[in-house]
Amino acid sequence: MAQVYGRVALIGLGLIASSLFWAIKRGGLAGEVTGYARSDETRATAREIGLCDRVCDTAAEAVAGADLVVLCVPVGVMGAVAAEIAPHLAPGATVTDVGSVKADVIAQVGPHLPKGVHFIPGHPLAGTEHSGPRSGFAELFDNRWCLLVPVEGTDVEAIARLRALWEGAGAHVEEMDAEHHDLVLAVTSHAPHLIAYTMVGVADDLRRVTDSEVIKYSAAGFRDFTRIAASDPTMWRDVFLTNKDATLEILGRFTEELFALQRAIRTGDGDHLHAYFTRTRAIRRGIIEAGQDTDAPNFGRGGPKP
Ligand SMILES: NC(=O)C1=CN([C@@H]2O[C@H](COP(=O)(O)OP(=O)(O)OC[C@H]3O[C@@H](n4cnc5c(N)ncnc54)[C@H](O)[C@@H]3O)[C@@H](O)[C@H]2O)C=CC1
Ligand SMILES: O=C(O)C(=O)Cc1ccc(O)cc1
Repeated sequence: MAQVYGRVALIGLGLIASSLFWAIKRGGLAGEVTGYARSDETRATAREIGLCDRVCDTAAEAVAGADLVVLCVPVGVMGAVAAEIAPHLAPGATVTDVGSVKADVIAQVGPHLPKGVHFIPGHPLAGTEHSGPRSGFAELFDNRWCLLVPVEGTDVEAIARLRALWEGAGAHVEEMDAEHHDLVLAVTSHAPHLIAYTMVGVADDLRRVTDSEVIKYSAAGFRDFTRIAASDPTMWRDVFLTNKDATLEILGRFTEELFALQRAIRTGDGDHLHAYFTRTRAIRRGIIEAGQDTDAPNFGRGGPKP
């Protein structure tokens, strides 16, 4: 695959940055990849495992001369990192991020960036419950969505180049505005994570059960909850604090529906429960029939367009 950028700088060397690095190497998508992480320990690990062509001791050094800078830090510190790198960015460079929340990140980062630098926020919809520099792998973005959230008036060539990088890394790219992104992600990712955290917390409160039966006999549902609830606490704290309005809106609706189902169980209203579950089953089947199940074997490979 052809090189897309001469030099790429990755700031924050965790799951997403390390996966992107390995995907860039797999595809030959950049001439050189520099990296910077705040902690000595992370930088030492990165050097040990060959993560990045050059690991730098400062963010300034990492971004100097970079054509693309990718902010891969928790969403709560995007603004502080942008302020740190801003004076050292090359004119004409593109700055992007991989944060799970977009409107708040745009508000944090945008004001720090000098004129002549293209800011194109992004979000790969791919991850795991693992974090840190050792957790990445080249295939993470294969057949997954990556959403780009360019602000109005952004240079179209800069967008096309960033799109080519993500496509080279295996992703399907789509553009979306920030508010819509944050609402969609509140429904599909942020609220579900909070529900998983809560469910695992509830099971833990019933300690007599967790110690033995819950783990031993847990079927897929609870196992998935425990996997999701093992995700990085800093990352998820920041997600909820920065996508507050959309998450609260969805959780409000969730609570109302949950109360209605609770009432149906208490009053023995089987028709209500059956009708509800029939509706939700049709949604899942609709996703599969529309070819939108990214786990399906033919997703993005000549099947229905993702
Ligand atoms: N984990 C996931 O499944 C996904 C995460 N994201 C987003 O990607 C971003 C990174 O997440 P992960 O790679 O999972 O996190 P991670 O916890 O694996 O890595 C974050 C890295 O940022 C570094 N860091 C933290 N504060 C810093 C600072 N002030 N300056 C420099 N480095 C700093 C940490 O030391 C660590 O190396 C987050 O914004 C997250 O919302 C997006 C998609 C999926
Ligand atoms: O591991 C999982 O199930 C995920 O949901 C991964 C994930 C986490 C955060 C994102 O912003 C995007 C994807």
